[in-house]
Amino acid sequence: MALSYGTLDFIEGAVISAVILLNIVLGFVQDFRAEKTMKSLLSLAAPSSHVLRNGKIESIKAENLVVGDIVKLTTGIIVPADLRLVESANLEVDEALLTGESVPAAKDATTILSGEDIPIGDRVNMVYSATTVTRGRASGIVAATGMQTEVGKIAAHLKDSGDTTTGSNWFTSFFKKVGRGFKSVLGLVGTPMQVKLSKFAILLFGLAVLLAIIVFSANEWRLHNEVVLYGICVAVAVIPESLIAVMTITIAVGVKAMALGNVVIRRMAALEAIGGVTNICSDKTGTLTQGKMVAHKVWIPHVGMLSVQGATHILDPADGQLAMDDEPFDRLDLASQPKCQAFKPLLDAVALCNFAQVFRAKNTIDEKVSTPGDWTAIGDPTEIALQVLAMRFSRGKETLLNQGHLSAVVEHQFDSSLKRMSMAYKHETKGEVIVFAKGASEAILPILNISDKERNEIEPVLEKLASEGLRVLCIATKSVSEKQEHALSDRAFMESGLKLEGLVGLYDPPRTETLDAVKKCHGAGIMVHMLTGDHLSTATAIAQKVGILDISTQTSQSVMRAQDFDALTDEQIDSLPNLPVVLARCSPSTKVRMVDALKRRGAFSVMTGDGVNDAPALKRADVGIAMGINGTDVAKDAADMVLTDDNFASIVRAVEEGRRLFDNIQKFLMHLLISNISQVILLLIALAFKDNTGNSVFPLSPLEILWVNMVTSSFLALGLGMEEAQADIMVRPPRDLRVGVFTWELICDKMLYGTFAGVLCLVSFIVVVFGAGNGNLGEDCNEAFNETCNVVFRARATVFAVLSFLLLVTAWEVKHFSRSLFNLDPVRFPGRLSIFKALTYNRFLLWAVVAGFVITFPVIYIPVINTVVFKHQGIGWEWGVVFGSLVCYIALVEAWKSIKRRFGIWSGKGQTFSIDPRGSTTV
Ligand SMILES: Nc1ncnc2c1ncn2[C@@H]1O[C@H](COP(=O)(O)OP(=O)(O)OP(=O)(O)O)[C@@H](O)[C@H]1O
Ligand SMILES: [K+]
Repeated sequence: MALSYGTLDFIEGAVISAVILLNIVLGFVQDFRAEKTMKSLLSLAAPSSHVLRNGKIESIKAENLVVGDIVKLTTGIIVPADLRLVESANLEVDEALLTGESVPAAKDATTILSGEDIPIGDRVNMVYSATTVTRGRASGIVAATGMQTEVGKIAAHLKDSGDTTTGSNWFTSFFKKVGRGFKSVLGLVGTPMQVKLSKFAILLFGLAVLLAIIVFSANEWRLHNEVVLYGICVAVAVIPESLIAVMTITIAVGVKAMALGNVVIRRMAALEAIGGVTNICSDKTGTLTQGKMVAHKVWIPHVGMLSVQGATHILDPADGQLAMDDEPFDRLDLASQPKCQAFKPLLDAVALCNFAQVFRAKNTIDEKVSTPGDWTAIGDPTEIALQVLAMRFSRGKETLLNQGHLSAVVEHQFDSSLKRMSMAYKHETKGEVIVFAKGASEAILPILNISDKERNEIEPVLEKLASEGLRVLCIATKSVSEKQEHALSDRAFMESGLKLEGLVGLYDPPRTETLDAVKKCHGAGIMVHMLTGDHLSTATAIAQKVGILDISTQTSQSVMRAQDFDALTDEQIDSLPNLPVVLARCSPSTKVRMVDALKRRGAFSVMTGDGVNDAPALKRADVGIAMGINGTDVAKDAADMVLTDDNFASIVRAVEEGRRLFDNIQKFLMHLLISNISQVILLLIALAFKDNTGNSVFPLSPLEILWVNMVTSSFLALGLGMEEAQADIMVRPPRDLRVGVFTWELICDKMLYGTFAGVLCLVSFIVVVFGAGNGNLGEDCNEAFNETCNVVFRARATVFAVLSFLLLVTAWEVKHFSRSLFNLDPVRFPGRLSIFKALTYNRFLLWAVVAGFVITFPVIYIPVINTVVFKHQGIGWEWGVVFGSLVCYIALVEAWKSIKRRFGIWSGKGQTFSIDPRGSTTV
């Protein structure tokens, strides 16, 4: 500090510089570490690809691919490297990134290109890194990775041209860079809340300058060192030094906690939004349910109903008992029972029109001995269940294909808007081509070649199965002559004039956690909607099981078919009293309409998705969440968060974490602001205390101010950022995301508490100086100690202790904005001594408070340090004043909190918690 001179001033200057420097360095280090954690967490969400290595499919991150690897591609995947296709089926790739072509390009592995300068868009046997597969499947050999890929080359090119900008270009880019650097120093980049807080910090900076000017004016601009230093210290009191650092750290800790709870954040802004959502729109399969389907019922027209009971190992074809129309049934009998021959076409269809693989992995102990291991499966749960069904009768796909006379010729993939798929196989000896199709009833019934009478027979069976919560698939076949094979590439032709072979009812049990998670949402004022591709009755049955639908309050509009919803105009949707809770047979476009409808109602929504077509809805939603296991890369890329376990309960935990994070940001903000306001009040009013020479006598010395702001406060704020969730975090309505952190409650409380604290400090100063010390303000007591400064130095130590202690208890008081400090958390910590448990729970905060308390004594009592550096001295009876102020402060804060509770103001609403001896609480 250039302002300080002489030995004593040198010490003071050195200490001030050290404290400021330490704060800056700590802030930077923490900030840096937080950034690093965040980066490493983000990379968790990076896509991985399925690669064939050592005869096994392995999941490998794109950066670990090497030239020569064989990569499997399916719909929705972002191509991880440049690949030469070896095999493909109906492959279409969106190459807009490379070619600018907006229509997906068809690709084909079998095409051989000759010629050298073929443009990228025409290289149909290659796919390129970073493009997306919009349809079909394929596998390909890695031809180039990283910077060698076509996108890599473009990226390199862009980078080069960036460096070689010249002249005026260089000038503007320089300014842009400086501008960006400046913005990031000021914290004007980041999430909306970060930007808001940074702007707020800048505002306080302006205020600080203004206050410094006031201080100088009060001293009539006689600017000797001490006045300047005091001005600076008042400014330091106002500027929230630790705000940005604490904010970053708190967010990083939150992101980490969410990752542990299986939610990976991809866009930071979502972290703030998730805590305030009012509606969650969730997929059903795999999210609310386990996504582990079992074929429960099989119905064959004119034959009867086969049921599978008690299958616990759903992948094991030998598990469970079979019954035919309630008569036990032996699977081996299929061949011997003539009636059961009727099952064959259906079983063949489900086995062959299917991409799932169900197999028994080998446990290889050493190279010679291998024992059969656990059943495993790869593929879509629906298809896995169907494959297992066929395998129960030893008619799995592998077995059938190994017989040698069937070969796949045409396939039309499953499409979630069409809701059906079909595959054709050529029978080598019979010279015919058999078409197998399967899909939702609405998708198959219209393409069947049956009479109305037969249709009427099917309907009730369908309805019955669906109302049991089963997903019903219709299985149909037809055979055409070899001559017609080429015509099958026309999907409409292939999927027409089919014969119904039967219905299969698949059961997908709800996840055990779902019911509680849904209840929690309802308690927290969050509506849960189920948007499913399933049939209305299936969806309704499951929705009732998981508590999304309450039979007693259900209205005709709570359950809707997407078709009916889509038929409504926006105005009609807006005039519905409530949006539907269950949307059945939902297509991706319905999801978008739902998100928009919610937006128009002022709601903040979570939307989940997994498919390629879900991307628009995920982008539109306030928080788009993609499935980590079953989601496509495209969906993950569009999402704000990725669920690594696809579990609905994890979304609810993320909401809870989001709320906690927001609460904590409010808490440390509250603490910082209370500390600021109290100091401003104290320091400005105290300018009126003038000594004999007409100079203002400072109630706190510059170093005391720095100490309180940079040592005591910072750690408390950091501790508050790490607070545990409040007991009522999920029993109160969502906060309004439009308001943000600066709620009226926060503004009002900080004003009030800040005033209490400031006035109590002032009163303590007055009591010591004018009560006991006869108003003796001495001479030159701002500069250094002399005999006349006895009273002032004692008063300063008193004010210092009062301010420190008040800030320490404030840290505990703001643990909850309306609950009493003495009854913070009766749910987690019941009983009389609950306060101790509640206060020791957050270890960091506890130690911050204890350390803040203990360190006050050496600061006041260590000789030389106290008089020379801090400009105060040891006190005695004044401790009574300190204690009195503390009691007064707690009483005032508690009184205001109890007013909030009594009159239900802000967070006080519904806070008539009382401790119940049985441990339960009324909220
Ligand atoms: N592999 C498949 N082959 C044929 N039809 C299928 C297949 N998978 C699903 N279906 C049918 O399409 C309907 C919708 O499936 P879709 O995949 O769109 O829903 P989902 O995403 O699995 O379910 P949710 O939306 O509840 O998560 C299913 O109810 C089923 O009748
Ligand atoms: K401050």
